Amino acid sequence: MLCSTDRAPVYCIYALLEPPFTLKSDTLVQAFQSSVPPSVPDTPLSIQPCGCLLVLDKDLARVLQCSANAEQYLRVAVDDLLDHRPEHALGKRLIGKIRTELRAANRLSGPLSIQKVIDGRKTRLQVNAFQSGNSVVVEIEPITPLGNRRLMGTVNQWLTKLSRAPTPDSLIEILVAGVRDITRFERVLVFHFDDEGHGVCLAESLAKGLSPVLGQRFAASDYPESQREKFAAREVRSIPDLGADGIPVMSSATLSEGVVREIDASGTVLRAPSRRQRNFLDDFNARSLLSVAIVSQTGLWGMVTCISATPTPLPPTLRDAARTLVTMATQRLFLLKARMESSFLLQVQESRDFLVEDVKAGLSPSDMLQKYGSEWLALFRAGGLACKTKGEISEIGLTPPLKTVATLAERLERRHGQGVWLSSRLKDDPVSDGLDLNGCCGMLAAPMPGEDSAGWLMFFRREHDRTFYWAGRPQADALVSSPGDGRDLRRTFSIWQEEVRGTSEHWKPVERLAAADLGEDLALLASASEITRLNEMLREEQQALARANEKLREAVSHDSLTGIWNRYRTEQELDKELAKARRHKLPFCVLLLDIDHFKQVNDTWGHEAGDELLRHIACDVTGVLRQEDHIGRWGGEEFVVVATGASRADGVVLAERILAAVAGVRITQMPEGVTASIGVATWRPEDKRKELVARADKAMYAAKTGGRNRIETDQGL
Ligand SMILES: Nc1nc2c(ncn2[C@@H]2O[C@H](COP(=O)(O)OP(=O)(O)OP(=O)(O)O)[C@@H](O)[C@H]2O)c(=O)[nH]1
Repeated sequence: MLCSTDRAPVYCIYALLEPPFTLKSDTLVQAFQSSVPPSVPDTPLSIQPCGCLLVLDKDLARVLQCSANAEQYLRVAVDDLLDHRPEHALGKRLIGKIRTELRAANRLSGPLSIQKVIDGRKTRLQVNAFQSGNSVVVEIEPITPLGNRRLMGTVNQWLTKLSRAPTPDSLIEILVAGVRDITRFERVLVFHFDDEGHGVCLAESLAKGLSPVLGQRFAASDYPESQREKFAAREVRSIPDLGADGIPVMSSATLSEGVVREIDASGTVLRAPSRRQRNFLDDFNARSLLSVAIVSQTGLWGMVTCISATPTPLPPTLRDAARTLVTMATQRLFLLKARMESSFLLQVQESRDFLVEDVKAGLSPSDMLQKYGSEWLALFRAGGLACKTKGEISEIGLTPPLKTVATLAERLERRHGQGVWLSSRLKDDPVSDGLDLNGCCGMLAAPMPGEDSAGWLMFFRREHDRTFYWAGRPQADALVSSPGDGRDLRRTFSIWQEEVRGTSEHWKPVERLAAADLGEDLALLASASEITRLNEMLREEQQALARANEKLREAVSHDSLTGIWNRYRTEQELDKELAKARRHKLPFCVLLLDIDHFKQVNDTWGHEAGDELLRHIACDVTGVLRQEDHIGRWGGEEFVVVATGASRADGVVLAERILAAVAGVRITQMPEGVTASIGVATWRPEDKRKELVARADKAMYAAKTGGRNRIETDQGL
């Protein structure tokens, strides 16, 4: 992780930077800012004494301005340079080359060189040129010999190391070491700007005895976007010796009338530091600086900044070598980061692959959260995760209360519609108005598109740690330079606290992509599980319906007290039996059984005992019937038995078995048993149900009147 270097509170910057880095104010920030000059050039323009500068007209036909030290390098007096053709100082060939290159681009593709005899010694000069408005600026610097330093070999060694760096962290560690080895600055740092422009020192190489500033942060307000853009465009700023006197740049008008013509010198490497920059570096107690921008496709990612408390001569070859390292490291850095992103996506993809299996298994999004939640939290570097589907909310880790999650989902649905929504300052967004966020500062919400309403998969992040490093130290305010001390008004640390408090770590574009995919997968899962749930419900309803039908059937044909056939069903059976008997000439009997003195049972032992007795009699009489015979409750304490294929004699035998069964029935409430009277009617071919039952009834009454507990038949009736 690139931003894993947070260590000590930022106020330590002051404490740690003892001499030679004695800070007078919030100057670390300002010192780095100093590498970007103000947009309005200081007048009169002056350059650092490590080279000379010419300003030509756009056709390269006339020298409009030159630095006062031009003669020292070009061996031509300033008077003979100004308003003359430049060829006699720079040579026809060189001017021709510059002209050709500047026709195609604003700036030379790389430095050119010429040779001059300076102080009796042949000296090579490096020439850079670029267009600035209506003129062309030419910078000339001596290429000082490096003695016995073997620069190419050293650069190659560092390039090889950079090319082998396995991670962004190790890469920038190598970079600071390499740049320091080449430039010999006392301290080399890599700063990175986050999405909001806040900076953090990610790597540092420093001379023995110096205190580190690794992990320290500074506020975006100290490095405004406009300045970052400019720096990204210019890339390199070099100030080998802050204390060196500036060399004025003059024109013939300056010489004769003292008029200074302004040119935009912001692109020159040689330009002298502005007063403001001097103040900044002075604050830092630094005498020299080199900054090289690390530029990504989207702008300034960070910078490599070298500082020393002593003048650090930096011949153009060394400056270019440092720049080469930074360029190479920049390429590799973004390659490694791209690799990390694709490996992140791969891990999310793997997790998604498992989901397919789980869809088949019918797991719900909430099951999924339980199963994969922690893995997803780690992948997305989030503290909590909630999943809101149509019917339910599930959550894992640190999330706002479920009620808040539900409201957030509703508001996102209404206001935001489809697509991923994210914020690292959730409390400042209207979507969270009046809600209890439970300390969650960042939210990445991916829709889970469904048929009628979308669900939401929401990752939550708590406050970014950096707040704790920088903020919460009110005394830090005292260290900030106060307005009116001759410098620009700086933001105070308390304002910085405001800016970071309640902010979570930013969501990366790749996390946004992955969350969108995950949301879609979970939506699929939610609908699959919804289908499973509906099917399940349907199956349960079908079963309930079947059970209800069964009950209804029972209710229609069975007696609710005894569970045997009711009168309606018994009549149906009788009709069937009559039809069968008519067709096959098969006789059968109907036995009508009435319990004797049943009223007394109720009266003596209670109605419930009467019910109990009826249930037992029905059960025990059923027990003495053949398989093909049936018993039904005719009403009250009357039962009808249909005895298939039975003659009168068979019917009587059966009736006796039944009487014995009735007599044997005992229930707990009643010490003694009961008797019954049975009338037996035998089928006759002309019989309809009514006649047959009527005869059985008459026979039963005959049994009653004959003394009860007996059997009578319909013979003779
Ligand atoms: N506990 C109970 N009693 C019932 C039920 N159906 C009818 N009875 C009672 O059965 C009694 C029948 O009485 P009666 O018709 O006078 O005849 P009995 O007392 O059995 O006398 P005999 O039939 O003449 O021997 C009535 O008191 C009814 O209330 C029932 O489902 N449960």
